Amino acid sequence: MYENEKKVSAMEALKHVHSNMKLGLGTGSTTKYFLDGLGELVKSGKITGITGVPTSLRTADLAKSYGIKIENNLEGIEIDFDGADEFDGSGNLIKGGGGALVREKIVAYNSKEVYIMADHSKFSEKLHSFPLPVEVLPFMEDVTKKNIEKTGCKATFRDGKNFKSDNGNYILDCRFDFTDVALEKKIKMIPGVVEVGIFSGITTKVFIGENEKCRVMDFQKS
Ligand SMILES: O=C[C@H](O)[C@H](O)[C@H](O)COP(=O)(O)O
Repeated sequence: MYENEKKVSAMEALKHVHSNMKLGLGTGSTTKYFLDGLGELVKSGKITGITGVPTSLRTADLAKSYGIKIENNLEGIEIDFDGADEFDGSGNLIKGGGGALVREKIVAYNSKEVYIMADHSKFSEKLHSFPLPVEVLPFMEDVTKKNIEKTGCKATFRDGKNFKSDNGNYILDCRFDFTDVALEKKIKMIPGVVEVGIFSGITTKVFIGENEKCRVMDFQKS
């Protein structure tokens, strides 16, 4: 869906990359357009000296296939480039549709700038349409699920517990009527919860594909 808009947003974001930068590399289909574009620039020698910190095993593999140097070291990341499942007008995000939320949040938190690329359909006035992904430890996970549901949602194990993240954990998709960003801290307090897919106060730009054009929203990292 909206593949061209994903590509348009990724190509606009890519304009901010120049030689010798250290980048956070997100996960997902929109980020793949970014990585494909970056890969072409690296392969052709138009951009050199890029180091990437990947947010998933599949992103690491893709980046390596393009000859991009990979490093698991968070120091000095200038810009993290990633996608989102939903975003609002304040730059708050829901992430984790691909199950990479833990590593994505670590990399985003430790990057100077966080640039999000998305097609226009991901925008909501209030976060509500995408079920909130929550990563939980595979230990007494049914109890963790019940405790999360007490915060006001219906939770489902992704793919009936057949899906495991790169960290070997389960993902619960939690359907709230409205995903208040205050839920991030509330859910994170529940024992067994590894990470919550609410990214708040972390985004510095959102590149939004709108037909053939890209609109950019700017925010301050808090
Ligand atoms: O875990 C996956 C990530 O949070 C993705 O960035 C998010 O799901 C958006 O992916 P896509 O660009 O494929 O819609």
